[in-house]
Amino acid sequence: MRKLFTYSLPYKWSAIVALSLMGIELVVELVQPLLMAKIIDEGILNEDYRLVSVYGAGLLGLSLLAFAAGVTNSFFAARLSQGVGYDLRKDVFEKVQSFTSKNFQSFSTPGLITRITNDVVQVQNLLFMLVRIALRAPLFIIFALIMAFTIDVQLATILVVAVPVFLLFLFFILTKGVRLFNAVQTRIDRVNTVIRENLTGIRLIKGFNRGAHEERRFYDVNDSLMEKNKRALWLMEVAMPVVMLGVNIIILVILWLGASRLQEQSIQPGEVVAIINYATRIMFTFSIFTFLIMVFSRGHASATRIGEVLDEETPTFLQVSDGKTPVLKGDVTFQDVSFSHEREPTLHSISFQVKAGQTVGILGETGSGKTSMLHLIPRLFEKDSGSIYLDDYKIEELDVKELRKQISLVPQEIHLFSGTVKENIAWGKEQATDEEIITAAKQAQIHAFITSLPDGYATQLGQKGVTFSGGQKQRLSIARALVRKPKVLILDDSTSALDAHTEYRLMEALKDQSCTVFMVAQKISSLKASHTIMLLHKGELIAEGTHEQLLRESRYYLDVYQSQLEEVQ
Ligand SMILES: Nc1ncnc2c1ncn2[C@@H]1O[C@H](COP(=O)(O)OP(=O)(O)OP(=O)(O)O)[C@@H](O)[C@H]1O
Repeated sequence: MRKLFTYSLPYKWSAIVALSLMGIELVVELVQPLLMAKIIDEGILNEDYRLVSVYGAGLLGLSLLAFAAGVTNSFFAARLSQGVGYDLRKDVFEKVQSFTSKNFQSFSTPGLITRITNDVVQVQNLLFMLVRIALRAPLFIIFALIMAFTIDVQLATILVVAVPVFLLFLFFILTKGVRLFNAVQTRIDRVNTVIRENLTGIRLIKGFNRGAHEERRFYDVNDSLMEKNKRALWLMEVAMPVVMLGVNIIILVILWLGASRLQEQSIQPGEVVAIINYATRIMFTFSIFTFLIMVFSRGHASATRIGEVLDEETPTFLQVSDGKTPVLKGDVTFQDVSFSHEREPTLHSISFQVKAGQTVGILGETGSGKTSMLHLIPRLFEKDSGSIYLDDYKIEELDVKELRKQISLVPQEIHLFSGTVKENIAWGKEQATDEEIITAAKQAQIHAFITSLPDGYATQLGQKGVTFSGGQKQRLSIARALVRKPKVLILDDSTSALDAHTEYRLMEALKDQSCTVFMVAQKISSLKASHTIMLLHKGELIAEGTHEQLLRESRYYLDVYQSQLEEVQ
């Protein structure tokens, strides 16, 4: 919540204007019962109708003033809340961009989406209500009690006794409400998770006939969300009638005591009306409080969830960029590099040296650490110990943005963006010329296919667009990587869907690129031509050499090779 104050500072003038206008509304609200009392006591009871019209005109003027102040207050309250909402969305989004895979383990993707969208809206509502009515409500109660005292101490005492009781009740509702609305937001996360998994895996679900199972999963989380929402709203809905019942009892007590005081002629009828007016308004303010509590509970829960993202610790190297920015040749050296994702070590003392322009094949069973090892080079993961050099620079000495600019990674899971084919390739290099895009597509062996499409490079992908096959997607993302003319290219099992002939032509084209290539593949036939092949086993580099060397020197490699030959035969 303290952060919210910091975020409001740039909009302090909107807040100040809104709060000043709220002050006008407050004063009008406090003066109105007094004027009414005067209309009754000095005007109606004395049959002085000129005075009635004077006070009446005053009352009307004040009401119009309050109306104008209210409308303008809403305008500035909206400026404040929308401005803070915009900044929060931007900062949470930017923060998520700096997340490493370790950070992502703390948050689910749908949870992050809920935080950037729904939670920010709840915080906006909270801020809007805060400068619109939330601050006015307690101020009104305090000043209305003072005004009531100036009119009649005895009747005002009833109010003074009633107010703390109401406050205690509302405090109880507030504490329960914050907890319940926190649970509601978590349930929204779960609904989003199930919907997202369902939509992304829809073909799998249909293929496995798991539609009914998925529906049950959705009903479960949906029921749970409804249950929590019902409990939270029930709490708020009970609070309102309880407050209203209390209001009516207080008014009856004031009327009863006021009537006997009127008989004793120790109070004027207009004064009783004014006190009842203050009582009604105070109690009405309490009923607004129950609504405000809902907004506050939700806003507080959401602000905490947003704070969790903003406070998440990210490595400083991703935020600071003051390292060296040389143009690299592409030599890659690992010296005793170890790495663990969590507590279990993933890579143990990996050492190797690769000269610029070489092609390195990487082979190893699933989970042996191939992806982890390659992600250390562009610092997508941070090694625990050892040193990694690019040319003669330790990777920590290089500006991380510059480092990544010179390394292209084609990950295992291909991701294309909605937009045209051309935009998808140019995504790798913002200022890429048409010629560069076509050259990259040719090298990635996808140019001929693209030109066979009716709209060629202008073909739309994604929603309502063309859907590419697995191999076409892989080649498109390789083109995206090549357009940057990287010094180091990492192909993480990204040629698995290519036929042998296309894969061969791709590797031939890469030779002209003069970049170091790390290529993970499951088939030895894909790696045979590499300058060197590294064999990973349970996080250790157990052998390294050319295909022929490994056939001679590594029993493990020979076994894998023979089993793959048998599969082909
Ligand atoms: N983000 C992560 N968080 C925690 N553990 C991870 C993460 N990514 C991988 N691991 C673990 O690290 C080990 C090595 O995984 P890695 O993905 O590097 O292997 P791989 O050889 O590339 O596997 P595959 O061939 O199946 O892609 C595995 O045991 C895996 O469970």
